Amino acid sequence: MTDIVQQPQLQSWEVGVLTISDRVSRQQAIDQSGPELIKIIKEQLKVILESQLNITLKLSVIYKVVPDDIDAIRSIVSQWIAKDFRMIITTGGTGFSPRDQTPEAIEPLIKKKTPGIVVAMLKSSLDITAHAMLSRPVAGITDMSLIFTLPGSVKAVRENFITIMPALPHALALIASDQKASLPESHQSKDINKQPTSFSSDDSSKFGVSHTQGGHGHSHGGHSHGHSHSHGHHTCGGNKDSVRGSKYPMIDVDKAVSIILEQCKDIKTVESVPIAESLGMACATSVESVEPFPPFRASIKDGYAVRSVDGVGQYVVLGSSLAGGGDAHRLTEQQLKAERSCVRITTGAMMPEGYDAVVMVEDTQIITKATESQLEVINVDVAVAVGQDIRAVGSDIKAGTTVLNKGDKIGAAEIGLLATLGVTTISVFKPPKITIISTGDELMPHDTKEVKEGFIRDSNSLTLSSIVKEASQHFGEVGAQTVKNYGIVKDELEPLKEALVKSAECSDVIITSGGVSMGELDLVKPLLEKLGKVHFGRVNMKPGKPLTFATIENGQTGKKTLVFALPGNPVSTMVTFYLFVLPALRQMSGHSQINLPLVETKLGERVRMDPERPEYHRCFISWDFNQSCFVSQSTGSQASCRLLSMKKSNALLILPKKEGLRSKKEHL
Ligand SMILES: Nc1nc2c(c(=O)[nH]1)N[C@H]1C(S)=C(S)[C@@H](COP(=O)(O)OP(=O)(O)OC[C@H]3O[C@@H](n4cnc5c(N)ncnc54)[C@H](O)[C@@H]3O)O[C@H]1N2
Ligand code: MOO
Ligand SMILES: [Mg+2]
Repeated sequence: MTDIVQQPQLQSWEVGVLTISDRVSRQQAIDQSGPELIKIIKEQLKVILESQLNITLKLSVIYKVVPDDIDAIRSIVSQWIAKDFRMIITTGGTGFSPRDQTPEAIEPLIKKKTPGIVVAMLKSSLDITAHAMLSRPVAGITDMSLIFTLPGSVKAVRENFITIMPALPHALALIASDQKASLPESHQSKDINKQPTSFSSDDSSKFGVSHTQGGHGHSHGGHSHGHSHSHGHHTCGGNKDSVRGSKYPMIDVDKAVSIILEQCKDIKTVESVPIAESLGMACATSVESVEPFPPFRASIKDGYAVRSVDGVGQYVVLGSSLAGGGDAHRLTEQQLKAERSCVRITTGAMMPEGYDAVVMVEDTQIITKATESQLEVINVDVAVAVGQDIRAVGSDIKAGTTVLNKGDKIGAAEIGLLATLGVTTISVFKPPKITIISTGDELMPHDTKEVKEGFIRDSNSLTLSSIVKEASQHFGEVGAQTVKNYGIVKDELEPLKEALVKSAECSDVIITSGGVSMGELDLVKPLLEKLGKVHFGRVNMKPGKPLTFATIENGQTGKKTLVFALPGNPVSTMVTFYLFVLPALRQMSGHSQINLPLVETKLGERVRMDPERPEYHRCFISWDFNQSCFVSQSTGSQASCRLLSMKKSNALLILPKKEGLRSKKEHL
């Protein structure tokens, strides 16, 4: 049983700075670049490394100057590699002149190229000057060393190094923390199905330890100020340089959304459904009207069908044309031709041949009532124009009109239109099948009467199934068959694996909550790493930071399941659903409009901005008629466990991170 590493460790690193220059090596020039680089490393990089990797760093920088000579360069750099220098940085000799041969000297010593660093340097330099294209940087990894070349000028050295510095802690941690080395034997095998079927408590804590070493959130690096730095040697297994920072970079919300949408763009199920069951779904094809609507000339009013040319005066009423009834159809052409004849007509009824307008009943008077032998006579008091109060054939919908486009959401009106045109089934994008899984040893079913001490009721299951149904008006009617509640799963590998594997077989989307932060038993991330591909594991937002998105592909069938592993805090669960799951569900359901609407709003009161992350502050917005704008009211304390902050909330206020405010953690 290995001990779990408790405190940030003391580490000692060596970094090499090599100035490559004939003139400096012959003392014909003063080297400014090397010393500048050493200064930045000692004053800036060291601090970043310590805070991000939660370590105490004894950093020694070895500095050498050599001429522009390939052998001289190689002999120093090879020695430094052999001594496991963590970084080897050269300056000079990367230009176009004949003596510039640093790349040629270094390139053969590099085992793994790191083009990203080269691109980053070139891009940032090119943003400053086009001359940057005359630089030939190389970068790469050999054993424990990250090697890269900087230009000779001190300005370029500073610019290039500052550009790549933010990525260095993670880069150096990754080079040194070979995950496999820190995983106990039993977890080395690739295929999770060969894993031991049950983990003894000892196993799982060992698993927990390796996960912990790989997983501790460096974003809480600030906490280390509150801890005493222990200088004891490490007792844990795994390699000595295991770090406790999260291995998942924090990506921006927009980036996370685009990764998700990229993954779900080819997951669409098209089906033909009876139009009554298509509410909320998106059309998978466009729909044209075959016939015109109305199919006959129809009266818009209740009154009398007349020939407008007969104007005002007395008319004989020949019969009636009622909507769906009447006896006008029995009238002969001869009769209908009679001058000053008319037909009683109701709204929606068919206009008899030969009449070209409708007089409203209010504009007439009865002269003589109809008797056995005598037709009714009326007086038309108001003349009408040709076509008055008549809906011409196709005046609502011309034959051949595109009534619905692919991607249009089918709402009540659209269903009505389809019914009008006699369309009985419609091809739609079926909403994806969704399974919801709650994870956590502390959870009990929500209807548990007596909750044991230290336990809580599972609210996320119902919240999530309800939010899916509520949101289904945005992406399509979801019956019971499309939203399944798997229930509560313990924080144990096997049950979690079974829940994910079984759900992946029958769902397009799995939504889990809990178990994705930095706890020893937050096993969802490492499990998804084994079962599928984790596309990101942290998002720069509040709440919702540990949001994890993965895909599980079935090798045989090629079926791809999206897994949204939402944070367990009930508010984080809901907020991440709205911002990440809903757009995906809408895209998979074929909707062209997939994001929730963005509106500008005035703040109804002052709100605090978070010093670390952009915040999605729950609020209630309403239209202020005096100011003609939306005004937002906060729902109070925004703790991500406080579900009350979601009650009555109808909007998320997007608050940028407060620049300049030092994070509270640094004040520990
Ligand atoms: N050392 C660090 N700790 C934490 C970090 C971090 O960066 N470093 N992130 C914090 C943030 S931010 C969040 S959000 C939470 C998310 O943690 P998990 O996703 O692992 O969620 P759990 O730990 O399982 O639960 C969190 C919280 O929510 C309650 N919960 C969980 N499931 C349910 C449910 N179905 N119904 C109701 N309540 C639920 C659980 O009891 C916990 O109180 O991590 C922080 N930690
Ligand atoms: O990310 Mo969390 O801020 O607690 O949801
Ligand atoms: Mg947790």
